[in-house]
Amino acid sequence: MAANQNVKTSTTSSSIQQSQNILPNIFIHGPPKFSIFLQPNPSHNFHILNPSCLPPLHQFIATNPHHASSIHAILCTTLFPVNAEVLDLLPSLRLVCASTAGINHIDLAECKRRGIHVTDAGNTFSEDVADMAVGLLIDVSRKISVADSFLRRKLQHASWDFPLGSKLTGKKIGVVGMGRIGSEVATRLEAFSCKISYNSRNKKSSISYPFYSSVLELATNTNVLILCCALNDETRHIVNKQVMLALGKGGIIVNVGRGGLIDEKELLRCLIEGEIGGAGLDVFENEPHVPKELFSLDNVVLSPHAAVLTSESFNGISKVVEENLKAFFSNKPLITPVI
Ligand SMILES: O=CC(=O)O
Repeated sequence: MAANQNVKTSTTSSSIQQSQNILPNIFIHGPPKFSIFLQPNPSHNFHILNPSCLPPLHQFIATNPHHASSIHAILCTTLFPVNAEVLDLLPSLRLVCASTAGINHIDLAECKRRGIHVTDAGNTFSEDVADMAVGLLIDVSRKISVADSFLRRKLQHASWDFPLGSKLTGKKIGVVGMGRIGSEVATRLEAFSCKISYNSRNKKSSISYPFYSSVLELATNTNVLILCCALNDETRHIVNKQVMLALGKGGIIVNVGRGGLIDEKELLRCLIEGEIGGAGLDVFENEPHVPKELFSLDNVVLSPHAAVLTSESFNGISKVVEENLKAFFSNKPLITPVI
């Protein structure tokens, strides 16, 4: 790893804070509140260019062109792509630090080709995401959100009018992606006497649950699919019409991975026509867009990509980001390297 610690000079009168030191520059590439993950600190061996003002990167470079070659690392998040076009703006970039576990917004092949290192969130969010997956499953099965809105709307206790849910205990669960999050989900559902099986790129010798080499087979043999895998060319629309039909009318899909894992148009059709029983969705195919047809379905529980939104996860990722940057600019091994 060759951390670039070139001395740089800054002559702009831009409103963006100028760097007047010899530390490598970091650009925070994300939405307005994203800077909470990386606040300036005198112990840092790097300098944050835009700690409180997060202009879009292309706009920042357009108004501060001399900074194009002063940025040595970026902190990025989902919905803020790091593709060839972005990398072209930053000829001195050495490190892309993702604040997420899913890194489908980063063009890894292009980073590799340019010798740029990439880090992710590692294991930071696995427990929270697994908790959310189980929460969504319980909610869909036992209609907790529907019950809540039923009671609030009717303002009376009238449980005989309420539709029956479906028992979770003992269900056959298919986990898609038996990585860090998938195994946390499985551990939790064992406490409900669920029978776990899984699909993954490869069968894992350390895992004793039954393995299915295709998601279609997994769906055929289970009541519930929980999607915990990464989104890439191999997994895009891994849950298609055939898989949903195989899961069947009582089947439930929970997605805490990425929206693109499911053919969302088919999912909508299957939910509306009762081809599957229900869905718990934390992610959507074209975020931040959420298909409005979902809002009127009471066999669906929706969450705005919020599985990682806990104070513990936020503290955890701040630490991981900071440690990766510190390590990189001290020529030490990265904490959560991807490439
Ligand atoms: O979605 C959140 C993540 O990938 O960390």
